[in-house]
Amino acid sequence: MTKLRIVVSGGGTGGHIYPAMALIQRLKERDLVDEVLYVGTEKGLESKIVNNAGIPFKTIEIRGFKRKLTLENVKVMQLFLSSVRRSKKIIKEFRPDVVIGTGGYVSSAVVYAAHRLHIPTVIHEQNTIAGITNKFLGNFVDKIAIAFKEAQDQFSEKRKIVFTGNPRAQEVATIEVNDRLKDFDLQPDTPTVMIFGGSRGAAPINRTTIEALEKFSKEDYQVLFVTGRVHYDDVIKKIDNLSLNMDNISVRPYIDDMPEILPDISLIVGRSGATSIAEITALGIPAIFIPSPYVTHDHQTKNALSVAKNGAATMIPEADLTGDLLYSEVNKIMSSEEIRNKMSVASKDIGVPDASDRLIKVLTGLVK
Ligand SMILES: CC(=O)N[C@H]1[C@@H](OP(=O)(O)OP(=O)(O)OC[C@H]2O[C@@H](n3ccc(=O)[nH]c3=O)[C@H](O)[C@@H]2O)O[C@H](CO)[C@@H](O)[C@@H]1O
Repeated sequence: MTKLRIVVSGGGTGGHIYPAMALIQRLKERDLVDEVLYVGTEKGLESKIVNNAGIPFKTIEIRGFKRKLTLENVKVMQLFLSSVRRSKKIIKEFRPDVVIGTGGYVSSAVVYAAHRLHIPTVIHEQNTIAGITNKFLGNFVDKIAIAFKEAQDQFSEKRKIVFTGNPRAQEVATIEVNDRLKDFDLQPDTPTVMIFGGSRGAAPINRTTIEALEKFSKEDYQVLFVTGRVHYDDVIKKIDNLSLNMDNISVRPYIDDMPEILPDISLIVGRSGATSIAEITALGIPAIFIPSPYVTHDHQTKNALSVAKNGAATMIPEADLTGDLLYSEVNKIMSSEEIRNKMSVASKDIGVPDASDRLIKVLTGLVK
């Protein structure tokens, strides 16, 4: 197979960036890359993640449109047009065989510019409900890769759609279990619940977890509580005031190497971001989802329902969330290995552990 020159763009939150990184990693593992260039924004999370991984990174300046009609959108439109010009320049210099966007507004300019330059283009939509960027780009690109069957309804040109799953699924599925719990001051062989609110943390999940901590501290399972970087100091202060025995509880701001710790986790409690779901189902980890009500078209509820409908997860609407409910839902699953096993089988059933290879097939299929 010929080696690809590929431009990748996706940004804003981990949910758009990690799938792009997983795809790049798999292309490299299979020796299918001639050269790769990631285009993102300086301010987005991607600038840290991509630079840390040592992948060539170029930036454009762009902002998201406001949903309401405001004057600010005029400025956003100007920035979009100038970032399309800058993207065209970057693309002409790099001469990619194919360009892929994984969502977030930065990818709108990059993928649109590639389309205008007649370079094959692909978007990857992680969610059940497409983001505004991918809805726009769906009209121009050659292929639309989706990770939930439900996303088909979101695009008018059905012939472009290919179900691939989310590359992050393949990344996590290939990691061996390797006793990472010790690094979090937890016992390696004790069942462990991980609680986290997506890549940026979620204040309502943190608040109710703190409320439930006293009860968790008396259980024979462990809790790994990941707060999100911006919430960490505040959470630690509140927990210190409780003076609990924290032997079976570990609190961290963020996990940098999530794929390595996931195989050691018996239950996940968290948001139903699409990339988390791909990881969880690739490994068959039982989950309790608390969808974020603050996202476009309530897409996290739809994501969660898609997993919950076959018994792989349960769901707590954020409006119902209390410390007591959180504790009792976790306890129900953690006190029964049988329930966990059933959920695990149902979860694996919908996982797509070869998602990167499926997406690579789409990319290589477009290159002459
Ligand atoms: C608030 C918001 O707009 N959320 C959206 C965002 O989610 P967001 O980026 O929060 O969520 P996802 O669940 O999709 O992905 C989170 C990613 O961050 C990783 N992670 C998380 C915490 C941590 O400590 N360490 C770590 O590495 C997870 O393993 C996962 O790879 O993009 C997703 C698209 O994919 C959407 O479905 C979400 O609705």
